[in-house]
Amino acid sequence: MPANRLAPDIQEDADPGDVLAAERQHLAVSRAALRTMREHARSLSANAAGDWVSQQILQALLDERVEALADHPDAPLFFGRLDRSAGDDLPGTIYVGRRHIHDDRSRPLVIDWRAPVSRAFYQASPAQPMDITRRRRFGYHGGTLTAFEDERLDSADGDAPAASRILTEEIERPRTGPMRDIVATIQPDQDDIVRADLGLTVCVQGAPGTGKTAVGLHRAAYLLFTHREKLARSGVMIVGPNRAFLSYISSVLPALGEIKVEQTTIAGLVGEHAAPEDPAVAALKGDPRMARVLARALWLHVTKPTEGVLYTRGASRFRVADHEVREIVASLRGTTRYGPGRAALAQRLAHAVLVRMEQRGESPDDRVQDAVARSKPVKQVLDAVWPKVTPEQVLFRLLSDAEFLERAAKSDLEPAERELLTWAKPPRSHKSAKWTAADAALLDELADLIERTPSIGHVVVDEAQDLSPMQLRALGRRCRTGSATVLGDLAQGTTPWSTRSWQAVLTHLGRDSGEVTELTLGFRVPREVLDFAARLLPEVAPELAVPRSLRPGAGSLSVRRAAADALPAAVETAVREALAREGSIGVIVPDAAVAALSAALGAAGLEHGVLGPDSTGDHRLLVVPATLAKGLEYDHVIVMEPADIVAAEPRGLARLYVVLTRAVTTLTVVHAHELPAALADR
Ligand SMILES: Nc1ncnc2c1ncn2[C@@H]1O[C@H](COP(=O)(O)OP(=O)(O)OP(=O)(O)O)[C@@H](O)[C@H]1O
Repeated sequence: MPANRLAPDIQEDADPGDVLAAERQHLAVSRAALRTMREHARSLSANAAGDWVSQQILQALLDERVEALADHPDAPLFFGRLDRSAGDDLPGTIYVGRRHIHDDRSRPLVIDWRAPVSRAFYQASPAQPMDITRRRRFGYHGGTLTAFEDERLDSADGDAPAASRILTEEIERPRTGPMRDIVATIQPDQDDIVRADLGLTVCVQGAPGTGKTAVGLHRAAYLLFTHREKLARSGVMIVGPNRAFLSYISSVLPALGEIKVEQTTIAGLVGEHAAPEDPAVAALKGDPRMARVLARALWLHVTKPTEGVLYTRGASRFRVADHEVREIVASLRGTTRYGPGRAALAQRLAHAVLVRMEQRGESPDDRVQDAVARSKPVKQVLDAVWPKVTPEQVLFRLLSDAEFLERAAKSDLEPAERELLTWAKPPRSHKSAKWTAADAALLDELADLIERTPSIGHVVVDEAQDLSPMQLRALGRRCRTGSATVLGDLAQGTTPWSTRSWQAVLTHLGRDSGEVTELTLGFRVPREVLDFAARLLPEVAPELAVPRSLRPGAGSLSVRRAAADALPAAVETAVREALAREGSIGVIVPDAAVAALSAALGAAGLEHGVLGPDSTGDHRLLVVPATLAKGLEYDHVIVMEPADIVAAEPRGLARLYVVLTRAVTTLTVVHAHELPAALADR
């Protein structure tokens, strides 16, 4: 094989069977090379590192490398091939795959999909061939290469870009188990988002199933590849709506060779507090005005000094007058965070004492200054003027002391709002307080006002429309550099504080200049089902365009009415029909009906799991509470009693829109009560 041609020699006019055989051979060679790379990584010893700690670190890195080089039997090593005419020093033919694979002379057999040269696989078109003469896509069954499909881009013989069968089949492949990667079929507009610059805040509005989550995960993988060193230090984090969702997406990044990405929820980030709360109070606590109220509440703890410092050493007494202490405090107030401000005050008071010592001819050094800063007289002034406080103490005082709240709120909150915020029955102390999810964001804000929150290299936020301004601020301070990917759908907002505008989201994140991109083509939901669900849009998000689906899916929708007492039986029938077909089944029901329906299915001998906030949901048949369905998908979705789903919460129609858009192949709606008006007139 010549050096610039690391591909099998295939004649232009070869028989397709021979081409397939040659490509399979290249796959076998690549597999063997990957095994060798892995064995090599395994043979490396951490002993070369000098000390024990470095050895442990090196060993962990080597283990990671070995793990990243694992060959997943079901994931093809390459899915595309490009024949290039670029005339650069890269090979004329490249194979695009999940990771880089080289032979024993370091020549590339497969090139990582994230490498710049691979971009043409996703973006080249007859109009813009990007120096590609031919793009080949490969079809797989498990790990076996079964088909290929060529597209000429030099277009001498005028190939029209026909719909790719391999692409269609990949999109139509039934879903089982957790989400899988889409590297083989990323679309050009998705690829633009995946490869956007690290420094940008990219915000994506997308209808259900347009691939927002998939794009966010692939973007994380792309950034880690492209800015490996920088992000290895500063980290990448994915923030999703709940643990069930995280478990659903958990295998995508490892399949792409990225095993070091933290995946968490907003609660995982700001604190897992979850005491129940009136939605109106929660919404008010999520309001951005709370940021000003909290800042004032914290700084109200700094009071005007009434006494100076009297420091005694042996027979000598050194006095710093109260007016001087006042000047020092005034000069520090508002110029630093609260915690460093307190530390600085101690040092400045100590310095003032040292100046007195010098005036008396002494020459104290830094150690003396530190000792004075820690001394009792300085600490007494410190505790009186700039006391040490925790976020919990401040919030406790704010929510339990109406007079303090009034001082902190000034004109930011109306009297009625202050009343709403104040605890009717305050707990005895901050230690016994039962904090809510909304409180968690307030505590996080206070913690940052006290000590700076460390920032992360890149943050991907999914279902961002559901976050309150205060939660968005919590995220914004974790990506101060502005490197973030913000994903969501305004129509799927179900929290009391769900946003109506991406501009507002960006502002709360602290980014006024982020880009908002829209994904409009649905890959999940069949057209018939999406059109049905979209009838709710004029009510839930009239400003949004009606989503389009790539998938026709004729016969995918069935709406069935049953008598109230026959409802479980009707669900059972739908379940049995779905079980006769291929793929996963989600029975999405009002939260209050989960236990009863699960019991009914059990009594009917239908083995199933029940999705919980922390469960992995690895049964083929799952009962899913409506409030946990967000972000998930099932081949066959059975929705029970939409009217009850709508009635269960203030933004119930948006919840129903989420629920109706989870289906990949079929949606069966089973109801006894009237359907919401928009769905009823068919
Ligand atoms: N380019 C693609 N090729 C193949 N499948 C794709 C592509 N883009 C998205 N998909 C698939 O479409 C489905 C929906 O994707 P995803 O969950 O990322 O959408 P979403 O926009 O986050 O949806 P939702 O808003 O409903 O949560 C997934 O199964 C995903 O793998």
